[in-house]
Amino acid sequence: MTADFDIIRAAYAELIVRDLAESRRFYVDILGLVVTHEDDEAIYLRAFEEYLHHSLVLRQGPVPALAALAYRVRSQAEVAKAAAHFESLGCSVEHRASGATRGIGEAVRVIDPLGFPVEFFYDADHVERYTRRYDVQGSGAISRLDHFNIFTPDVPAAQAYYESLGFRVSEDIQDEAGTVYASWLYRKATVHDIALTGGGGPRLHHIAFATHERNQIVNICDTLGAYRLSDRIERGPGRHGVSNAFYLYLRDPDGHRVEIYTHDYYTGDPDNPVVTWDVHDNQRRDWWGNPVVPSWYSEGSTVLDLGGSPITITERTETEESEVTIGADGFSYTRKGEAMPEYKLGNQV
Ligand SMILES: O=S(=O)(O)c1ccc(O)c(O)c1
Ligand SMILES: [Fe+2]
Repeated sequence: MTADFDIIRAAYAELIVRDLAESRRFYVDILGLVVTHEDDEAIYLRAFEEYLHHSLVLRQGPVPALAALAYRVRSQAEVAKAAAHFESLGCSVEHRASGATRGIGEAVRVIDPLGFPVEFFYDADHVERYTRRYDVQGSGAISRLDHFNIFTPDVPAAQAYYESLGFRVSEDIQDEAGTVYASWLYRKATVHDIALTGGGGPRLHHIAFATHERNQIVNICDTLGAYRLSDRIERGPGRHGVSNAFYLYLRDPDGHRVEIYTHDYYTGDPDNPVVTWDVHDNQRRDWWGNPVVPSWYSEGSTVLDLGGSPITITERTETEESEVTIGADGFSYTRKGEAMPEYKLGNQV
């Protein structure tokens, strides 16, 4: 059933972290996110171009996990429509009073058909927008939250669910038999607000923030080196094939994956063409052909149900991308038909 409420964009994530102070050092001291509010239980963070109260909540807890992915809808009236939609699907639905999450008005939080805790809201406190606060922006200034990426076992089914919410596909990765390994879908006019990564789920793969320039991403790497925290860098910097974005993947103190991303492309016209990549194309995930580290394919964050308990993971039944793109047996190519050289093979374990 197609939804009758209008989702605008990916808006905020709530992550459970074990040590607020250590997480604050990573997200504030190193990544430079702005603290809107902090107390003993949680820190509310925003990036420099954001004027809503937060785009990331770090909440103290015993086990690292995703507590919520939140989408902003176009009006407060849409929140009630969202609640009715998920109730009609038989999903768990929690009506949240204004202020249940600091800075957010009346909202609805559901366990969606893919097993994820997802919130829909409109009313939110406005706070100072730091767009021109060059007096406090560091060399790695982050502009805004851009997207979520989730592990889910059945990508076509998850894609159909998100299309029923009005999302459109921008790019995907398939093989010659039509198996879909990953898919990118959007509401705002960029490559994605949500990406679906085939794998055991529900698990969070990553949240992503955008910068304006590539050098800001390189500066974040230099800063991590200066703090002797280069092991926070999991993958990149590099240039994606899918999305064409310049990227960097970090792992926070609890292992949550955070992507810093810039310069994807506009998708706002009704006839925006879908780009489909061959899973054996070694430039699909890194345009320069650099291998994807194994942990990027396998590790993700547990998600919580509305009562705060971890949700059971369902394993993927179709082939895993990391299995079909091992270069050693010629399953990958830079130029179709030519065997891969020995030195740029993916997933060497
Ligand atoms: O690695 S991919 O080029 O497929 C890719 C593209 C866009 C993303 O946001 C991402 O996380 C991964
Ligand atoms: Fe991403």
